[in-house]
Amino acid sequence: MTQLEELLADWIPRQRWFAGKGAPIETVTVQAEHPLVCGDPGLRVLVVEVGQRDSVSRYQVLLGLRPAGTLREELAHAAIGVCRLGGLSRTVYDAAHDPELTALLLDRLAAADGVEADAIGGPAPSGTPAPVRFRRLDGNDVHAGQRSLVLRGEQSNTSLVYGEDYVLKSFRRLWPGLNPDLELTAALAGSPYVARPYAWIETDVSQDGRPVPTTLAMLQEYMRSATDGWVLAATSVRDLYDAPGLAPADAGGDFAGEAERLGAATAAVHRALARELPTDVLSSHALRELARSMLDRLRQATAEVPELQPYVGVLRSAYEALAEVDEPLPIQRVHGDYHLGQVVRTDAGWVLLDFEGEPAAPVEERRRPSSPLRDVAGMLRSFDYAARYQLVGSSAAPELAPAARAWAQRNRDAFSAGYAYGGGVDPEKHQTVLRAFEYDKAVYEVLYEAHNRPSWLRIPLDSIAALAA
Ligand SMILES: Nc1ncnc2c1ncn2[C@@H]1O[C@H](COP(=O)(O)OP(=O)(O)O)[C@@H](O)[C@H]1O
Ligand SMILES: O=P(O)(O)O[C@H]1O[C@H](CO)[C@@H](O[C@H]2O[C@H](CO)[C@@H](O)[C@H](O)[C@H]2O)[C@H](O)[C@H]1O
Repeated sequence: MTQLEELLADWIPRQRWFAGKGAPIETVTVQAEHPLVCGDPGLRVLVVEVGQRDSVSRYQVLLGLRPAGTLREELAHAAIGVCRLGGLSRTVYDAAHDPELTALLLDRLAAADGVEADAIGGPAPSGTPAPVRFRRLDGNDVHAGQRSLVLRGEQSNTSLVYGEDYVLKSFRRLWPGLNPDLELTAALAGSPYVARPYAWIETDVSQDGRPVPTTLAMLQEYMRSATDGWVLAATSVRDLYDAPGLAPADAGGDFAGEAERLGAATAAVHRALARELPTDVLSSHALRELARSMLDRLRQATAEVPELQPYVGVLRSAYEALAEVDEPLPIQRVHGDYHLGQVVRTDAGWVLLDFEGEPAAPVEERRRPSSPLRDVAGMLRSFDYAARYQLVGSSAAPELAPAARAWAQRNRDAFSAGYAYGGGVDPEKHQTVLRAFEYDKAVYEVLYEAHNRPSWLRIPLDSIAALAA
């Protein structure tokens, strides 16, 4: 490994967005290095391959460079290290945190020629395509010259907010090809339930020796009046816990009205996705395959988290019941990783974000049509999370557990009612399918928490225990 690769091997596993936390890093290779600014400070886009056990994954790093020892104090937290590059000793750092450098990304997007939406996912422009291409959707002017701030919070990617207008979401884990977040956001452009897409950045990533145009980042409208759905739900739960003995409807801060509106917004987005993108019906063979993939996930999770063992029988029966469903199961493009942190409430209503699907799954899998009930199940799980997470490690957990259950039930019911009322299928009438998706999501969460937030592992484990009771 080069000196830079050694530094990256030490830095990458400490990043929130690193998806391979379950196993040590064995190799780090800079697969591509594209200079965007040559000078001081310098800016490069790196595509970095990380080898772990028998898997290799790719990540994007926006690398800032300054002469060694000149990194300003406020950027110290972004430092990756000091190494020799081009014969000079340089401090290299995560340029996402340096507004002097990130301003250039917005400027380049603003200056790009407008293209039609069908250029998204299409081949690179003819001629000699630039290694990093800045592309703007026609009719969407972008105002340059704004400084960015990194959005804080639990993120699988890194989002920069420019002024009060735009969010540039820089995808960290790269899968060759079109990122589903850009694809679906663009397909839904004009919907009141998504943030308007403006532009994107792409590069060619080599796959089997072929260059594949690959999304690096997406620029979309910043919903400035937005409050995160998770934060709103958590506040409602807190209000309930502060009002011992009261029912969720009477405690103040009741969330059920919002949950119902969220259900209706979700149904509207599903209907729009079904209009804009291909739909199908799952064959009985494909249904069995789906059940088998759930079982595979369960096996993997049980091997890593043996506490799942007592529930394997119940979970397996739910997947077997799914495999036996004998009614046609309509499928279409869906969100794929739907939860309260993926929706924001603006003064006009709910807006859905982050159509990337499960961050750790291969992109072909994430782009595959699925049942919209999968998203419904994801959000139902999220109500359970919101109700339970404040009890983790709390001595008041035993007294508050009934209130947690009541809050989750009330909001799950309201969401499902809103979903049916908003034109989606009635979740109540598809319990076998819904239950299998919900179990599968909970098993996914067991793995997710084991790798990312071990102190929250009890949340999905307790939910599985309750579901299986
Ligand atoms: N366009 C936007 N407007 C307002 N807030 C946003 C926007 N995009 C993202 N956010 C905020 O950032 C958080 C993380 O964004 P998300 O797209 O889900 O990133 P990730 O894929 O990294 O998890 C969201 O929960 C939301 O609070
Ligand atoms: O938002 P991401 O695309 O990064 O999704 C991943 O991280 C989520 C946590 O940030 C995780 O969601 C789980 O925790 C949420 C609370 O933090 C909860 O609302 C969700 O229901 C629960 O699944 C998500 O699963 C993961 O893919």
